[in-house]
Parts: sequence; structure tokens; C-alpha cells
Amino acid sequence: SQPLAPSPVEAPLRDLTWGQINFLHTTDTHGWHAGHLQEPSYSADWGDYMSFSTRMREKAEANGQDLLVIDTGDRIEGNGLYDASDPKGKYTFDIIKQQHIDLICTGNHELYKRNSSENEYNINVPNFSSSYLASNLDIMHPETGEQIPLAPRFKKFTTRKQGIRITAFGFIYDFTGNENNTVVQPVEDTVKETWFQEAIWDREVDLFLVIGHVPVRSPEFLELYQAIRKVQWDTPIQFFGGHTHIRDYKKYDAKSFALESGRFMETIGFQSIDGLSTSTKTVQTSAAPKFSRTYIDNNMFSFHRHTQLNATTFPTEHGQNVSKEIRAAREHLQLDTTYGCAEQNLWMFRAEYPSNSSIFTWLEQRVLPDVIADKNRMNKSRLAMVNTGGIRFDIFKGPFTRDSTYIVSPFTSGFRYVKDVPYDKASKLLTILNNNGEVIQNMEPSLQSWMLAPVEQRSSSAHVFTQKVTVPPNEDLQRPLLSEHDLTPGYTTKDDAGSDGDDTLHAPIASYRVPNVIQSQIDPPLQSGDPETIDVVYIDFIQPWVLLAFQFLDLDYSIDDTAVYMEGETLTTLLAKWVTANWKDNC
Ligand SMILES: Nc1ccn([C@@H]2O[C@H](COP(=O)(O)O)[C@@H](O)[C@H]2O)c(=O)n1
Repeated sequence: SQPLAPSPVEAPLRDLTWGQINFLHTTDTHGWHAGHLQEPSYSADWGDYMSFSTRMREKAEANGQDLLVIDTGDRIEGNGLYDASDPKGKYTFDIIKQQHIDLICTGNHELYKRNSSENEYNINVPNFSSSYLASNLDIMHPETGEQIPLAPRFKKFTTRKQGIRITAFGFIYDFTGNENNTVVQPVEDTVKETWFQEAIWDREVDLFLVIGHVPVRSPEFLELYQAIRKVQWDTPIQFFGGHTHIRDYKKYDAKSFALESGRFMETIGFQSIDGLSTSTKTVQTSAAPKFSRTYIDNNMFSFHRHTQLNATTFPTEHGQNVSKEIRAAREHLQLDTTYGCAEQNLWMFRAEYPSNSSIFTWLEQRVLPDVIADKNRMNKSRLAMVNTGGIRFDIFKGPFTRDSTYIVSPFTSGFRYVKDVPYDKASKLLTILNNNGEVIQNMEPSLQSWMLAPVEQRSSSAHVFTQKVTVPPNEDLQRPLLSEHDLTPGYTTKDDAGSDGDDTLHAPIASYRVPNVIQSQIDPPLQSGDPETIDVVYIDFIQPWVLLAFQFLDLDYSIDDTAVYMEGETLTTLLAKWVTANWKDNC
């Protein structure tokens, strides 16, 4: 763990169920490879995870079983370790590559920008040359411009210990927000490709593995399940998904399951399968194999317990060296530099919006009114709009560091504006953007307005947010565990296999829905009453939605009517300035 990381709190744990084949799964790590420095439950770093996977493999192999390590993308954007360096990712590629990963694929964040997809092609694909899969993803070759697969489409291999014959694919959901140097082929088209049909018609397969940056309850995974089941009525299929940042497990049928392992290095997904046929042994088709999943909290207490090792016997030299490498990178990037101190926790989902504990209320009422002001438009009223999905994490009471700015707001999006919009129309924009998208998506189906909100509460994963729990937001995450009945707050997952999936028994945490977009109206000092016209200022990610909403209001604005507002500033830079100006004296 990193020197500033809090020690995990002892907690009651559920044991793992091991099988013939076992998997460790990460997804949506978003640069959190140093672990969480303010939350004991998730305080292990990538080096610790390397030791864990090594020890788990040793344990499996000692019993004649196999263990595979999987990562399903979105490794970038969301933490200073990736975002604070110039170029971005200067340190993380080398850190990530030190883990032995058996199967790996791309997420949407690796595709938003040309340079990040080219980094995948030039750095990560060679680093993971025998494990990177890109079943429905092409890239324009950085030098020749030729459209080529980012990595091999699929892979067939036999496991070392059990001799299980596996055919594996690596998908991304039908993402459309990518820069034009990559091409995502919709899954429904990919399943018709000859190479895919030939791969799934192969009878010498004991297990199909579909890894993907794809939610487990998505049309894309359903499509893949149906395509494989159509020709292989009986062969077990295991999916590993991602993207929606939740813990989830879906049962497709008795021989087919899908695991999604959360986000931000909070969760190491564990999956096992027992009772598979192998190259040397055939099992009765009537006997369904046993599938078991556990969501492991990413901390040393869990790691020691599951490996039955201790602080002396657990770490590997390689893992410890990577922890040191992470520490050195954090020091170079000065990620612990404190800009100010928060006097209370500010939550994304754990507090109702609007409320004093909501990070969105804080932004709307405190931050945006202070920071959204272009020197050339100071005397104009403005509506400042930010999508809630652009905010990625809570703020904890205590130091707000350089790292925190990227953790809360990692994106490089700046602000744009349309000037002098009639106020009576501009004041209706927010309702249109927040009305669950009916208006917008009827006008342009690729621009669903829920895309503006955090992925955690997307429709496919909304069941998490219907769990209305009446515990108050926990103000002290680091209190010691007093007894077995005094559980720490954390994940209490319910999925298709029940409510025993989390390795650690936790007290539940409340989750409240948030709007797609928040807004502040900022008037010049001497203005009274509503202005006749107003500048509509918005974070640039939401421009396509704002222009559509204008159309709905019969305002015929196009990109040509928009311009940069506050040249050179992003929400990230503005946040750092606001915290320095307002919270410096709290420390
Ligand atoms: N520049 C950006 C990029 C993304 N977002 C928000 O994040 C969502 C995607 O999140 P995942 O981590 O699950 O891929 C996207 O839909 C936006 O809400 C953003 O605000 N600005």
C-alpha cells in the first residue's frame, strides 16, 4: 500500500469458493492504481494486487487448478496518477504492464481522444501482446492511416493445469463518442462476421470467455449470448463486463453467467467454475457446472485472509517494487500537495440532491457562481451548466490535494457559450436536459440525455439506486470496528446469485439519484430582476445536447454560434483555484 493509505479495518469476511478454473477481474480502474488513500476498505495498490494474483495463482496451481487475470478497460482518466502527468499516462503504462494479465480489452475512455487510442496501439497492445483482444474495434494506423484491428479478434488456448480449451473474445459496447481514428463495430454486426461464426462453431471448446467493456445487463452481451447459444446449446459461457461502475452478476442460463467488478480499484472480482469438460475429460452434458462469484474489497486484510498469508509471507518482491514505483510517480507529480481542506464530506450519491452534503449543490451554489466569469463578458448574466457525469467522485472531509482535483474532475473539457440567448427560452434548457431525455433522444437517438449523468445510475444498472436505505451518510469512514455487529459502511450487493457476493460484510450506504445537468444563474452585481438575454455557458462535453435543446426551443443555433468561454480553463483548473481561495485556511 502507499505510505499515506489507511490500514484496513478488520471485518467479517465470506470465504471464496474455488473451482477447476478461477479468475481475478478488474474493470474501470481509471488510474486508481495507487488505491484509495482516504478509504481503508480500498487501500491496496496495484503492487499489492500483483502480490495477491501471484499468491492466488500459486494456491490454485498447488491444487491443480487454473487462475486467469482479466481487465476489461477504462484504465485511464480519473486519478492524478494518470491525469496529472505530461503526457498523460507517463507513469501508468509501465505500472499496469507489470501485472500478469491473461486477457485484456479496451474501454470507451481509451477511445475519446486520438492520443489515448494511439497509446493503446503503441504501448498497451505490445505490452500485452498475447492477451489483448479487440473483437469489434479497429484503429487507423497512426502512420499509414490504414484501418486495422487494434489487436487480435479472438484467442483460443488451453489452460495449463486443467487443460480447459477456451475460446476468448474482447468487446466494447456500441460506443459512438470515439474520436474518428477508431471504429467500433456494433456487436450485432460483429456476430455476423465469418471469423466470429467460425470461432463459435468450433466443437473443441470447453468454455467460451467473453470479456468486454460492456455492462452485464446490456443488449450487446445479450446479443453475444444468443449468438453463441444458437450454435452451442450447451457449452458454458462466462462473461466479464464493465463500464457501469457497479458490482453485478447476471445469470443467462445454468451454464452462462456474467460478472461486473465495480470501479476505481475498489473491487477485485473473483469468479470460479467447477465441473467443466477438458481436453482429456468429458462431463455429462446434463450436469451443470458450478459458477461462483465474490466481490473482494481491495485491501490487505481481504488479501491476507483469502491467501491465508500474512504481512511477512504475502508480498512478492515484484509487487513491492511496483508499490515503490507508484510512490515515486506520485512524488514526481506532487499529488499530495494540499490546496485546502474540506470541512465536511460532499457526496455524489450518498446525500440527497439538493442538500448541504451534496457535491452537486456545493458546485451549483458555491463554486460555479465564483469561477464562471469570462473577462470579456463580465457584465452579462450567464447560466453555467455542468453535466453531473463530469464529476467522478466524492470529496472527503480533510485535505483536498492536487490528486483530488483529478479524482473529482479528470476531464480536459473546457467551457463554451452562446451569447445573448433570450432569457425566457434559455431558462427552459435545464428542464429539457433533465427530463430523462425524452425530448432529446426523440430528436437524435445517439444522444440519450442520461449519458450526461454518472454511469453508476444508468438505466441498465438502476436497480442499485432503487435500494432506498435509510442509514445517514457516514461521516467517519475510518472509525475502528468495535464488534462484529458494528459493520463498516460499504457495498451490500444484490445480484442474480443473491446477496452473499461481497467478501466483506458491510452496513449499507444510501444512494440517491442525481439530475443529468446542474446549473447556476450568475448575474452581474447591480442587476435586479431577470435579464432579457443571457449567455448560456456550458462544459464542452454537453454541447451536442445543448444545441439539440436549443432546436427544441425553436432557437436555430449551430456550432458556429458557440465560442470558447474562459480560454485555457477547465473545470479541473477552476476547482483547484476555488479550493485554494476558499478552503486554504481550513487546514
Ligand atoms: N469528457 C468527458 C467524458 C466523459 N464524461 C462522462 O462520463 C461518462 C462515461 O463514463 P464511463 O467512465 O463509464 O465511461 C459520459 O457518459 C459522461 O457522463 C464527461 O462528462 N466528460
